[in-house]
Amino acid sequence: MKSYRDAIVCLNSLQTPFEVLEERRRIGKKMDASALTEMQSWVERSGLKIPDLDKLNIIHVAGTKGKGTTCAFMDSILNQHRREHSVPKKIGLYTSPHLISVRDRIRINSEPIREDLFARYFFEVWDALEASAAQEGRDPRVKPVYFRFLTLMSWHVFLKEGVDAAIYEVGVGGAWDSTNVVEKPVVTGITTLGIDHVAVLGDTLAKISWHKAGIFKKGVPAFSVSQAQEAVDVLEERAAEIGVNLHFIDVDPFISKVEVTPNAEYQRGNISLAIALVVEAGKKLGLPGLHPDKCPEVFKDGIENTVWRGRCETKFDGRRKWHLDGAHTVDSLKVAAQWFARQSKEGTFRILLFNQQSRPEADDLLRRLQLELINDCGLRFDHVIFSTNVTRKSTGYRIEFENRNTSTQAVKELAVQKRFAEVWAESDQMPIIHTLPTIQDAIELIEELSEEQEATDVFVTGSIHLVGGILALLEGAASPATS
Ligand SMILES: Nc1ncnc2c1ncn2[C@@H]1O[C@H](COP(=O)(O)OP(=O)(O)OP(=O)(O)O)[C@@H](O)[C@H]1O
Ligand SMILES: [Mg+2]
Ligand SMILES: [Mg+2]
Repeated sequence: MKSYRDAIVCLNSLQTPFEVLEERRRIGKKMDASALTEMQSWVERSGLKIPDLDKLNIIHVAGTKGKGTTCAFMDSILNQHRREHSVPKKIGLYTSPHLISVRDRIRINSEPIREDLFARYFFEVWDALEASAAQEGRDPRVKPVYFRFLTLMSWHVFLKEGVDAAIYEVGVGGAWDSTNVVEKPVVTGITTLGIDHVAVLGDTLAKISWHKAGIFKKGVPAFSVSQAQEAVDVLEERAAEIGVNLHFIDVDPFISKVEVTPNAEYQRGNISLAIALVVEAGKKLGLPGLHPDKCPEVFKDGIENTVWRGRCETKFDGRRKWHLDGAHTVDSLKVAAQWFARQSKEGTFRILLFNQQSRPEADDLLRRLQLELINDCGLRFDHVIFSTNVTRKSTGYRIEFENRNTSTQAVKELAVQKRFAEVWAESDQMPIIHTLPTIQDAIELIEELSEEQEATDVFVTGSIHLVGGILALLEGAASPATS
């Protein structure tokens, strides 16, 4: 029997190496429709038919920010309904990226799938693809890349486990994302749109919105939050082209009856969208009573008990308060900075830990974060640390954190971190700045620096991988075998 660890080793081999990504960036290769046709063939080669996916009653969500959060709210509401009314029986949740374990990405009834199940389904799909390659005379080593493989596997898991409602977060974009091979979702949703992934999606809000609206399906209702006019125009145009009833929703009046965490406007948008999508999905699932007016307690408990870790998460370790948010776009870093500023009291010893290893615009993101924290929020930091996302000093990456998309050379030389140190010092010479090779080094330094301090606030942001690494080490997350 192959183990979960074996599965992760094989899965990691499907990551696109840094050199290949570099070459694509160099020649300016964008995503195109062939990504979707390719994914359709993988579905068939794995032994499924595309219309099989319709049995999952998929709620499909695209957007620049808030996808995972909105999906988590829906998952929590649906599971609350399941606990109280026994329907839907099984709820699938597919999100990305993962915070601590790859299994976080594929959940049933809110629980990440077990290691043994993961290994079993992983190799079922893996072997089916190899068998089909042998049959068709293709090279069996050619497989779908990391994210596509996991998407494919999620469908196998959910179909075999008898999931009757599934929530799907898009990976990148929408139109040509691997999750978009689904033909008949029950409803689609677009969260807040902004500028991100410009290399693959384009550099204007209009171009980006075009991709996101690619998840619209003829006759399937769509919902979105209020958006910039440029985005609204494109979404409306695409909705008309595809034949979709698109609704831009306001903050749901029900929100006034629930505690919103964090108490910020964007979160009210995420929750309102989650409510609209769940209500619409409920109609298709034969659950017309699934409405905040009819079962307010289901919605209130569902919303208030939602756990979406690594986003505006606070953790006290007995001595210091860790404020963790994996934001890595201009808008979300602003949101994260404002959240931290609300949390951190005057006179507290403050440490910032930041990394952003892969984005070309990382320096600019750091500048914008600094501006927000120092100028707009008026905060001062005693120490600023830039570390890589490598987990441990001796053993390197924890196996589920292995990342082949970034330059090993740059990581070894701390090239990005040294640049960040310069960027920060350009306009703020107050703090002591450190550059460190691993997350373990960062934690040890933070512990040492704050040992004598009465109250310490540590703000960790810029990368979900950094936040996940911190949480895994602080919590001694169980790892497969010796990772
Ligand atoms: N509607 C929003 N507008 C702006 N920022 C948001 C919004 N929702 C969440 N955020 C911020 O963005 C961060 C990421 O949130 P979330 O995981 O929901 O986004 P995502 O769309 O799944 O992102 P990713 O591209 O990482 O998958 C959160 O930590 C939060 O600070
Ligand atoms: Mg993203
Ligand atoms: Mg996400």
